[in-house]
Amino acid sequence: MTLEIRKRELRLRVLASRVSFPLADAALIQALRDHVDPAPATRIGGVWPLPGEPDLRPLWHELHEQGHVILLPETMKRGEPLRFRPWSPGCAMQSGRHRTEHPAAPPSDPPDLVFVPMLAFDRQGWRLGYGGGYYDRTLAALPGARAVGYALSSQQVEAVPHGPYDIRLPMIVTEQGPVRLQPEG
Ligand SMILES: Nc1nc2c(c(=O)[nH]1)N(C=O)[C@@H](CNc1ccc(C(=O)N[C@@H](CCC(=O)O)C(=O)O)cc1)CN2
Ligand SMILES: Nc1ncnc2c1ncn2[C@@H]1O[C@H](COP(=O)(O)OP(=O)(O)OP(=O)(O)O)[C@@H](O)[C@H]1O
Repeated sequence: MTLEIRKRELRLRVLASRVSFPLADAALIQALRDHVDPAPATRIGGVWPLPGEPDLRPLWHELHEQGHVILLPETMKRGEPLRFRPWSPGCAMQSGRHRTEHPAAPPSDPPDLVFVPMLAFDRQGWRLGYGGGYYDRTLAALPGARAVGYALSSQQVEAVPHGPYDIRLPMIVTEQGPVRLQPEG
């Protein structure tokens, strides 16, 4: 099977079994508060939740209140990295590609800390997303940025198929805390 087909199969499997519930989101936010020190980042890349994803919006409010600049991605054409736009509580949002939403404010400088949504992840830090390759391209273009993947622990799988463009996440946090990532064996 080709890599793309293996990824597609895993994507369908995890989407079919995905569960979301607010208590788990609250625990995930608490784990991120406890284990991710935003300093010295000033510009933080968040994400506006898609249906079924953990909703971290309370965290964006909190970090904004603490004085960080919160940026949310605009989903560009396939093949292009994400472009980040500044968000503030209550700001106007626009509908974008694939049911995503982004702030109406013009694009600005990129983030130095990026929270990365995931459909599935494994113990080695490999991540599966919706299949646009957006975060791989975005992180490749921001080599100095810190990336933190987040998901519920139920989204962990034995092994995420990966190829030359996939970027391993150096840190993954679930509602159970930071995942102890193992070096690739
Ligand atoms: N909340 C959120 N925003 C995000 C992402 C994400 O994973 N979560 N992305 C992470 O990269 C980017 C958007 N990436 C996407 C890439 C492809 C599709 C896509 O093909 N969607 C299918 C339906 C998939 C389904 O729900 O079954 C479609 O529109 O037909 C969606 C999002 C940027 N913004
Ligand atoms: N830096 C890159 N340069 C060229 N192609 C890339 C790059 N990153 C990813 N791709 C390609 O984009 C396609 C989609 O990638 P992949 O299936 O890994 O997406 P994903 O990580 O699940 O999605 P997303 O990040 O949007 O949530 C693949 O064909 C992959 O090879």
